[in-house]
Amino acid sequence: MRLYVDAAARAVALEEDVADVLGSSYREVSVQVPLRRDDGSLLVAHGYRVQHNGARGPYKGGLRYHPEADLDEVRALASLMTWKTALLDLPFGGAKGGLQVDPRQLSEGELQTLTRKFALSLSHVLGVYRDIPAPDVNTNAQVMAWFMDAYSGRHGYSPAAVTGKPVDLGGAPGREAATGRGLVYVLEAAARRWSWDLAGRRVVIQGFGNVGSWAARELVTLGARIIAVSDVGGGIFNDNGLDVERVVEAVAAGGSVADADVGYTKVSNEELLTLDCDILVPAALGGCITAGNAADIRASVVVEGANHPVTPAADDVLADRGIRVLPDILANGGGVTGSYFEWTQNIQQFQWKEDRFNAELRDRLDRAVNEVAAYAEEHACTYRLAAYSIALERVARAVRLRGYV
Ligand SMILES: NC(=O)C1=CN([C@@H]2O[C@H](COP(=O)(O)OP(=O)(O)OC[C@H]3O[C@@H](n4cnc5c(N)ncnc54)[C@H](O)[C@@H]3O)[C@@H](O)[C@H]2O)C=CC1
Ligand SMILES: O=C(O)CCC(=O)C(=O)O
Repeated sequence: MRLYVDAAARAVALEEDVADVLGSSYREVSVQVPLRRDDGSLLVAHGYRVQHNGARGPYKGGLRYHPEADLDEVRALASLMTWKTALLDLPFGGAKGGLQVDPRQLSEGELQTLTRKFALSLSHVLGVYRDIPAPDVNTNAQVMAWFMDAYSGRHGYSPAAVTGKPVDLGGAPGREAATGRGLVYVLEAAARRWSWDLAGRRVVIQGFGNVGSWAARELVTLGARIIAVSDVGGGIFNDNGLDVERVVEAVAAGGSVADADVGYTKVSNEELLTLDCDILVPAALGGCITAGNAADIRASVVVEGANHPVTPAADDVLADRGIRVLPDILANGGGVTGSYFEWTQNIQQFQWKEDRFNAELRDRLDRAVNEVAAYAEEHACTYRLAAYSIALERVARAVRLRGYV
């Protein structure tokens, strides 16, 4: 994804010395996390925390548990967080963590032990004003609670050291839904600028975890029709619209969306991406829209719930075809914005009610959309180039002011 940054660096005429600093990570930590499994066997998981740039504030970014979470992926995602926090004008830098494991193969006890060991192996580079993890793929509020508890055992009670926690432990009411709900706030703000009505729009969502499921629920409230969703187990399609709450229930019961057996047509993840629809929301993993399938995408708007779902080659194809893309650093920025609210409230030991949280979230995301849209109009460029350019200029200013170069 370096290509997106390079294009923005050219667009804003980024000075070479700053580009040199931003072209690599500040710190990359690689740890070994051995786990004695319930059956007596030994699992040796490898974990990473990459801190890309902290010029604008403490490092911030999620923790992903996935068998393919390697250093290259975590490094790219850490840099994405630097641009995302800058675009949203949050006082954070960018980081990401990954643990190379499939949590679905672990018992709850194993998951807790592994999480605690991972937290302790990274704790020397983390902290309320140093680096604050949050949930990402295959991690959730419970994992954050164990992580925070392990960290606190070593450093003293530190709820602000981790965000996305359960509400009972200082989590912000609204944070769990914030990425998916925020994605819809971003879409609404963009749609207003395009004089585009969302009611009745046909929506396809890949990934029905935290981001995809909350985006679906929020879109339904606007009168949009969710015609297909998928997860790692496959997808379901119904042109008249899915009953989203039923799908949510099927998944909450431990199944796949493909198990929501109410007469819907089964579709593969590949087929799902090219279904005829108005809005496509990739909300699973990166790299699903490539040069190989971009010409077949039939949506008129792609909203990037996932990080890096569209490869640069595919992005060019979508732009040439006039398909609008709301880029990840804008579209899924509701999550880290919600984390910012949680962090500030933990530091001050108070809590907003969820309606206040949502109103502030909408306000910040509206502002970011309007900045990106205005920049794109002024420079006749894509929203992605506009978003990266704004972010890059902000980070570059901070790098100079901090005296990094
Ligand atoms: N959770 C958050 O606050 C944020 C998440 N994101 C990004 O959103 C995306 C989704 O994250 P979450 O919803 O948190 O994760 P999650 O773990 O809650 O859900 C992931 C979903 O994707 C599905 N999935 C996994 N592999 C798949 C595949 N190969 N094909 C189709 N579906 C697949 C899973 O079955 C699940 O439904 C990721 O790219 C993540 O980095 C971005 C910003 C914040
Ligand atoms: O909430 C956060 O701090 C980070 C969320 C995240 O990892 C992301 O936006 O990709």
